[in-house]
Amino acid sequence: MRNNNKIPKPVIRRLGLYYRCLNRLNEEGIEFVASKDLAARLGIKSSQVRKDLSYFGEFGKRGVGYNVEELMKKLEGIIGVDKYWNVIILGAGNIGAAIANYAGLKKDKFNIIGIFDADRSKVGKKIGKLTVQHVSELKSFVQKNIIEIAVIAVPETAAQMVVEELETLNIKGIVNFAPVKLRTKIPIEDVDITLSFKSLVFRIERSKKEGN
Ligand SMILES: NC(=O)c1ccc[n+]([C@@H]2O[C@H](COP(=O)([O-])OP(=O)(O)OC[C@H]3O[C@@H](n4cnc5c(N)ncnc54)[C@H](O)[C@@H]3O)[C@@H](O)[C@H]2O)c1
Repeated sequence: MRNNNKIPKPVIRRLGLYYRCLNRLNEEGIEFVASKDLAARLGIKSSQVRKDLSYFGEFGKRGVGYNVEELMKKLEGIIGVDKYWNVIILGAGNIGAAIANYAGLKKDKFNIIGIFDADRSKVGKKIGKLTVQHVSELKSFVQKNIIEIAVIAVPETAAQMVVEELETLNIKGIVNFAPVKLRTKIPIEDVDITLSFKSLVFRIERSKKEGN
């Protein structure tokens, strides 16, 4: 198995897709899957699937394909979802509330255990099972709980300040919804919805030019 640091980011992203797809197959009671079927479900080439998985050793058997449950377990270990991750959310607005209410995260072992806001009028409100806490409670909450991941769902103007606070609290990774490039040493994943729209528009325009 190669060093995980050398694995390209797109491969890591696809591992999450493989994992989700394998979960579905497992729920459907399917025991084995060929790389071409996995690829077809995800709309990618089967050579890509084989290449991606080869980063982590030999998984499949010629003619039989991959054992769904076995591959799922191995991917769990590689992606890091073989354990529960505690997550906090900064910003209890539209996005913060939507993330807190999203049951899919819990299913994938991302446990949202706290949501914080700077607006005192939101403090004490219930979002799902969580109660909004004031940001001044953040430090003591992080000290009392093992929290590795934070979601930034605050306005763009507040995001850099929030990330700096998260650095002091030793948070290990961030999912950032604010549409701004944040300066931080913490691994950060930006979720940029407008970027998806722009890239879609680019593809629509290109296919129009190609006459499809
Ligand atoms: N709503 C969307 O569809 C959408 C889509 C893509 C990206 N975004 C981005 O996500 C972020 C959140 O969007 P939203 O629609 O949820 O905004 P929102 O205004 O509904 O919520 C933001 C919340 O952050 C709180 N806040 C402000 N400063 C804070 C701080 N220092 N610490 C903690 N909380 C603080 C505010 O009180 C507010 O409750 C924004 O940066 C926005 O640009 C939103």
